[in-house]
Amino acid sequence: MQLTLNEKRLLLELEKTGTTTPEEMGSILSRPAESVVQYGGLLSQKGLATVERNVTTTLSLTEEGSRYLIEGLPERQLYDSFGDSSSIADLNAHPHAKIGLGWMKRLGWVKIEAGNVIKTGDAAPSPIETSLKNPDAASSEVRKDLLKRGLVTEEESVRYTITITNEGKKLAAAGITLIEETGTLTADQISSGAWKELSLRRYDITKLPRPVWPGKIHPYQRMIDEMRRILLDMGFTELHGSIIQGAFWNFDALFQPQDHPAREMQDTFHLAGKQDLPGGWEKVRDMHESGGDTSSTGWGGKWDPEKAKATVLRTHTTSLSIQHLAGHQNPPVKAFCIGRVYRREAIDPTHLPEFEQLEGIVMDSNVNFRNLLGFLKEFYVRMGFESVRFRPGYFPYTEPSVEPEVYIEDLGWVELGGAGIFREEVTSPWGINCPVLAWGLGVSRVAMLRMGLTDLRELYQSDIDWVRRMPVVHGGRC
Ligand SMILES: N[C@@H](Cc1ccccc1)C(=O)O
Repeated sequence: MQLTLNEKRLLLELEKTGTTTPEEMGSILSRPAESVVQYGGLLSQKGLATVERNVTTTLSLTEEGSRYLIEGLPERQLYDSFGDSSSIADLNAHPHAKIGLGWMKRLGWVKIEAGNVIKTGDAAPSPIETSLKNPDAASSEVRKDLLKRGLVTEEESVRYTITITNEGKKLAAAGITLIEETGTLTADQISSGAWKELSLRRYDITKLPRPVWPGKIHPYQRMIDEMRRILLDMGFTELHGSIIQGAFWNFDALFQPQDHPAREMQDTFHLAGKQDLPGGWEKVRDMHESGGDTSSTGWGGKWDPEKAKATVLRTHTTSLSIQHLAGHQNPPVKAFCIGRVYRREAIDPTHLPEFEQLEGIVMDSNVNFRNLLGFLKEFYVRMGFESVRFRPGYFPYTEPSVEPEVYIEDLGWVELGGAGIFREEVTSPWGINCPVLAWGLGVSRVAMLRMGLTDLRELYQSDIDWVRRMPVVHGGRC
């Protein structure tokens, strides 16, 4: 049987004492107690010792608990502050009136009659009071009260005992020679050949080491970075913008009528501030009212500039796309934005009031619908979704409009966002004459699918074990 030097030393000591604790043995062997547990574990695998693990919980007083140990619990302080009886109104002046009165009643120290607190004459120390002196002796019920009142904290401690087995005794009695072992070779020992003379410590290479959890980027952030990388590789530039947007950019400039349901209170987070309209807003007004210089008839009716000055938390990143276009009327434009958007959704496993969108636009003189589908398909394939298809869709600002879907094993076709070609009503107020391909994709949806999550909330309030175990894989599936 092969034993390491440390196992041998532990076994020889155990032969003398029979049973030991890692702490005791640690000081004899000049090793940390933790290492002794490990050596004990190795001996037990070979049947030479047993390691027993005992978990005990100990209670210790919190700062508040220690204070009350000296000053008395609130109910005791309150009790001592008055004679045989007191009006509730007078007692209320005491700093501990609130908790104190409740407990005095519960313990039967006082009764309340006609607005007066009257002592019953029996105010023997309560179990909680006595337990403050020695919390570990408290019954499980009192323990619960102590914890609930924040008077104690619970601490788990693990204690090990290591005991030699008969087999171990036999081996020790047969004699064990202690030879210094080398665990790590130096460069000198290797080049001089001295290693040949050394007694090398054996390693069991089939044993997995204890896992280490180094700091790493959150899986969701990593996926967002991957999307950003893909779009930069495809020649797009990135846009950034405020999460607070004027209704003008979020809705009006996108030809969403002012009475559109999406603008109602229940769908959008409306803010108190107002935002001035940008230069050129009159063209947007004309477009809504009559279709401006185009063949469109617009929505008709009166367009209210005050409504457009309202501010909202952006409901989609399309508000940034149109703003960018308004300042860049000449082709080519190829831009994207990954950002958080806000909607008044009831929270459930697939809906949150804030989530991320990936927005993209391509403006050029000869781009067309087939190019749009090609861009989207290419993006999803690079994200690891092989099967992509498109369903007709509707958005007030695009024509034609589609909803891209990807195929997921066990789920079928899953819709992942919207896309289309901006309508003339959207582009012409800014003097844009070429087609603009546009899309807005749900990023958190993609993340859920890729990471196999069933609840969106897991992306934002991650379970630490899940975060630790998520592998770091570049360019492929997480
Ligand atoms: N803004 C749309 C997506 C979209 C963007 C651009 C063009 C068409 C659709 C949404 O939030 O769902």
